[in-house]
Amino acid sequence: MKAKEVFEEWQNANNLPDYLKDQLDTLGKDEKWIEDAFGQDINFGTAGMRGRLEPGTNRINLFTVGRVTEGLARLIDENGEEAKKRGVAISFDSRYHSREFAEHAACILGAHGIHVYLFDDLRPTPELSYAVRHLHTFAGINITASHNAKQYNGYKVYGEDGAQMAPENADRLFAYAQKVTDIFSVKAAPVQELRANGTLQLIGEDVDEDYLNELKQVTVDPEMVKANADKLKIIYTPLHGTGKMLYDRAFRQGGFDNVIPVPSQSIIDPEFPTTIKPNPEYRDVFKPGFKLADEVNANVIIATDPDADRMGAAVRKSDGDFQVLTGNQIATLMAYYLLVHMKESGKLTSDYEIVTSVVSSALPFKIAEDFGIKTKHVLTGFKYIGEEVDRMKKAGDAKFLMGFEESYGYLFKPFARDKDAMQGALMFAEVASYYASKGMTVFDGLQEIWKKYGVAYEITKAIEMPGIGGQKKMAALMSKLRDEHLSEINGVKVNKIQDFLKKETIENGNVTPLEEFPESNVLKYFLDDETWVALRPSGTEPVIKAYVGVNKKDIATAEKAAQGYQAALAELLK
Ligand SMILES: O=P(O)(O)OC[C@H]1O[C@H](O)[C@H](O)[C@@H](O)[C@@H]1O
Repeated sequence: MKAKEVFEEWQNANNLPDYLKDQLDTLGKDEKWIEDAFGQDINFGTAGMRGRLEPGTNRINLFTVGRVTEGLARLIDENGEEAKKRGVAISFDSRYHSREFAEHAACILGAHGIHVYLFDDLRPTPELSYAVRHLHTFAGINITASHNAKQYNGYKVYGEDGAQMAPENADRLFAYAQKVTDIFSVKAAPVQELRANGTLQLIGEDVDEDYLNELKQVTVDPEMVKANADKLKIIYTPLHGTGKMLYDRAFRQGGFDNVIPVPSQSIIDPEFPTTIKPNPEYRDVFKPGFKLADEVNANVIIATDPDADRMGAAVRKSDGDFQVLTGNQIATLMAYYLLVHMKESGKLTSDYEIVTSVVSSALPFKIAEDFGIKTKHVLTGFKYIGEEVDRMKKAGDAKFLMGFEESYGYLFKPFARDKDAMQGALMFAEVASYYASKGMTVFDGLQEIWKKYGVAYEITKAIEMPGIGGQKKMAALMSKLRDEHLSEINGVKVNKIQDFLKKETIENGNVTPLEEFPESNVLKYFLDDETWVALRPSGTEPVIKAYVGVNKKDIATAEKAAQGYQAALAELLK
């Protein structure tokens, strides 16, 4: 069906809430918008589906949420009575319509007789992941658009292992969802009925307590933390979101007594009024934190995104200014600290393993190799890190030390199987304690690591290519680059190319299979000066991502080189 016809169907639908009708009237004046919002069904990407809160089949609204939930319900039906009894855990974040979508999803599942555990209020993504495992549910749903701007919302689906649903089941779910022909008549049971017959069960403090209890395992050297508690003052911001629900208890029980929240950003607010995007990658979100840190003389600022799966940090340098760290730098500091601590305390064995994505920093692996432990690369998407944890458990071939992604995601204890900003915050606070105990700043610590292992410096750039037109452009660019087999980038020789879509490695003109990864639209180049470069369309935003990682002797050279590569990539992606 053409976009215009689908649009007309929506105009004629009789159960559209007023706010959607109003948006349809205003936005529908623009033909291009109609093409984009109704020209296709919203897709399942790296982390489920995400889109603007607007009417349309290619948007996030009550009806696209309804359709996908119906897809999940049919997938569960197919798995029989036991799966229905185990049911689904549902949580939501602080965004517009999050609670409404969560309740709607609960009622659709309920109409199929599927048991639902619905959080009574907003909760972090990793707590949902934990709840799925803890309650042995068949699946989980989280209504969130993570760190996207306020105009967005989204839908993450979890499998029974607590990781975001693996492609095979996600594809089945999506296929079922697409079989829903009338998006306006997906059946939802009334809440009262589901409460009365016990199908819908509210959860909250009960799961909080258990999850908080698990968080206690994250701190590896509680004595050191305790001994240095008075040397450390931490500013914390939940960026108007779910971190607010648990941070206080999590830090306190971990022995971090001096944690001061940023008041303006501790207000749960879907407008995210103190930010443009509530993303701890951006310096901008730390501004209120910088001010407070100066007032109370604090050296570390920790930020979690609205669904508390990403964690970012800024640290004071010896000149008094704050440095906002990248996800790669944070992970490097954590990996180094963990390895030093475990070695010193005699707990380190060579079967420990660190897992990261192919577009993350190479430095933690260099450190891991120096300490004689194992490393493993996976594709972007924390679910792949979750799969490795399972592999280690089943095969018994390694012990999980940590998983991380450059996109500010970290996991240490796999009671959650998604990136966990609460775990990240606790580990980073411990790293800060460790350096405080040595009379150093965290930034001094990073310099020390660079001195020992060389400076790894990474820059990720996201180049916006919105709409269906943007998708086509990204596809064309990737396929052109794929065919071209670039022999140099920015004047430096390419030694090796990994093509994760064609699943091949190209080296000195020889093509060999690249088998250990699932198919994915990623190209990675290894250059003669130890630089790596990767390109991939994002699975969560309408952008193409260009990653550069250089290895140099000092930071000034590294920064300059990385900028040079990014400029060359910008040319290639024009
Ligand atoms: O690069 P993208 O496809 O946009 O994904 C960026 C990130 O998105 C989500 O947060 C996923 O959970 C992460 O695993 C992923 O790294």
